[in-house]
Amino acid sequence: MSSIQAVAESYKVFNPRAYLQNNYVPPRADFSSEDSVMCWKLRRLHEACAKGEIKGHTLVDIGSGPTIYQLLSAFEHFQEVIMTDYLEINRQELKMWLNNEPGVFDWSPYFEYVCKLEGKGESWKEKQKRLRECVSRVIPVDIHQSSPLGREVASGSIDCLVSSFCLEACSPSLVAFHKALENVVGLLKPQGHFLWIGALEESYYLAGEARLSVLPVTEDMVKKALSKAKCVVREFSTYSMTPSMKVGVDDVSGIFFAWAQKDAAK
Ligand SMILES: C[S@@+](CC[C@H](N)C(=O)[O-])C[C@H]1O[C@@H](n2cnc3c(N)ncnc32)[C@H](O)[C@@H]1O
Ligand SMILES: O=S(=O)(c1ccc2c(c1)CN[C@@H](CF)C2)N1CCSCC1
Repeated sequence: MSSIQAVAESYKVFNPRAYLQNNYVPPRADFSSEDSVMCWKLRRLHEACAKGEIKGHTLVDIGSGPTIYQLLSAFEHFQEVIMTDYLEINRQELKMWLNNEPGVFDWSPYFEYVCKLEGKGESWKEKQKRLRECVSRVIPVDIHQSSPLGREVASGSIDCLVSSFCLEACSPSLVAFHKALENVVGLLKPQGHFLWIGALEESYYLAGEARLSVLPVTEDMVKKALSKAKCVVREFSTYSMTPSMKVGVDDVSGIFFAWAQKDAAK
């Protein structure tokens, strides 16, 4: 079995509900303080999108998992959003949320916070309705394939990518991480935008019965990977976890936010 096959094997017991509970339910997902990591992530995404440069027709979220928070600012600037994940169980979770089925995860605190940041006085329910209308497809993705979305989405056709906690969480080596980034960036048009959130120096995380290995990456490793993938870094910032945030579901040390732009075609 190859190391990439071993990663795929480890994801077979990934539990979306346990993953959501570990990372996205208050109080660990804290909105009571502007200094919390969740507010920091959503503010970074809001501020990058508020500059007005990140816009176009199609936005693709790479490795969505069972979450939608990563799209709450960017989706407003695109006509079509495509969500993706490697696991059918995560794609099903997303489709249930998009269809507003009973028992789906409550993302309202996230919508409320982003509406507050946007300051338009819009109700969070209106924004939620628009996101549900904007997502056209939820499709399979494998970042270790040269065409990560297969025939569904052609290389070089996408205006903007979003990805959060995916590449480092399913790359068994730095070589695989670099190749996965090149595969993903290959989906972008020249000068297309990449909004990337990831874990710093994390080696594992839990999702129910699953214990997933993570490639521990540093800020410098991420920046070098972006440069190797011919992306220009527009913004790069990091957030350091406090000891109280380490509760055993992972060993993450910090979070990075990168806004990068693919080189113009040579
Ligand atoms: C830590 S979760 C990130 C979920 C979500 N984006 C977030 O911000 O919480 C990592 C995701 O990567 C997905 N994944 C695993 N192997 C993958 C692969 N080969 N290609 C793309 N995604 C993969 C998993 O199914 C999982 O949803
Ligand atoms: O937003 S987070 O920084 C976050 C959110 C998601 C994840 C991690 C961290 C780290 N492990 C990742 C596994 F890939 C998933 N956060 C961590 C502190 S409590 C609220 C959630």
